[in-house]
Amino acid sequence: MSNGAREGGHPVLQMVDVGRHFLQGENQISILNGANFTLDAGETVALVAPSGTGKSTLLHLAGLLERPDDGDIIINGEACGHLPDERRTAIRRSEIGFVYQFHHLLPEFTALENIMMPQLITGLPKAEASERAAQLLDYMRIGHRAGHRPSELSGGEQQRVAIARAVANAPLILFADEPTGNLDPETAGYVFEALDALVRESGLSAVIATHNHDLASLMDRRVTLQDGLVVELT
Ligand SMILES: Nc1ncnc2c1ncn2[C@@H]1O[C@H](COP(=O)(O)OP(=O)(O)OP(=O)(O)O)[C@@H](O)[C@H]1O
Repeated sequence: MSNGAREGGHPVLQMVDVGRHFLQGENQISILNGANFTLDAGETVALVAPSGTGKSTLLHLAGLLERPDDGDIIINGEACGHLPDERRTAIRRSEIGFVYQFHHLLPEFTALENIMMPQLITGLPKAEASERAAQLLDYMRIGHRAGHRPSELSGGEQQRVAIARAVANAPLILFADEPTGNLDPETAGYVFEALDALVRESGLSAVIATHNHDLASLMDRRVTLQDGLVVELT
């Protein structure tokens, strides 16, 4: 599952003085306010913070799904905050994988096809995309479910397909927003462990938001959000 040319040590993500502010009624609330965060190549970080403090906001900014109001997001040395949409999309497709709390799989396609999709979008031939998708399904121990649609899969299986899809293009960074938040504790445990193993064997860097402290303890570092800042947990 190696993704080849990814070396350890240098920062793959830098959030520099990032601000994100929302209007709620008459008031402006600052969810992030001068937040700084660095993720090194090959490093895994758990983002553990109470509901509503801004975990999704941070992941959406870092994953180039939204733009910061202040500061910048630097992916592998390239400042992305003010890039045109097309360049941000290209970086997102090649460098970033995203897993959501609810799988967000395409309902009309099989597990295999869902994992092939991001590869086909980047121009990989169908046979290669299919082979990689099958390998990932085997790795996640659901090879026998390749031909099933999402509605025919259990919650744990759906999330394993979503994880496989997120890493299909061998991204530099994987972001996961409560990837096991919708699963019972036992299923959450094995899905999280499968995610952790895949990330480590691929040499990926990852930021994973979770409420679960046991699962967070599997990561290299833990951070939280406090008063609009990213704070290290000891
Ligand atoms: N587009 C928006 N407009 C206004 N307020 C927003 C917007 N997006 C997020 N917020 C607010 O920002 C705060 C943080 O939201 P966010 O979804 O990032 O929190 P979270 O920590 O991921 O929560 P949860 O664990 O419940 O998913 C919330 O109060 C939310 O209502």
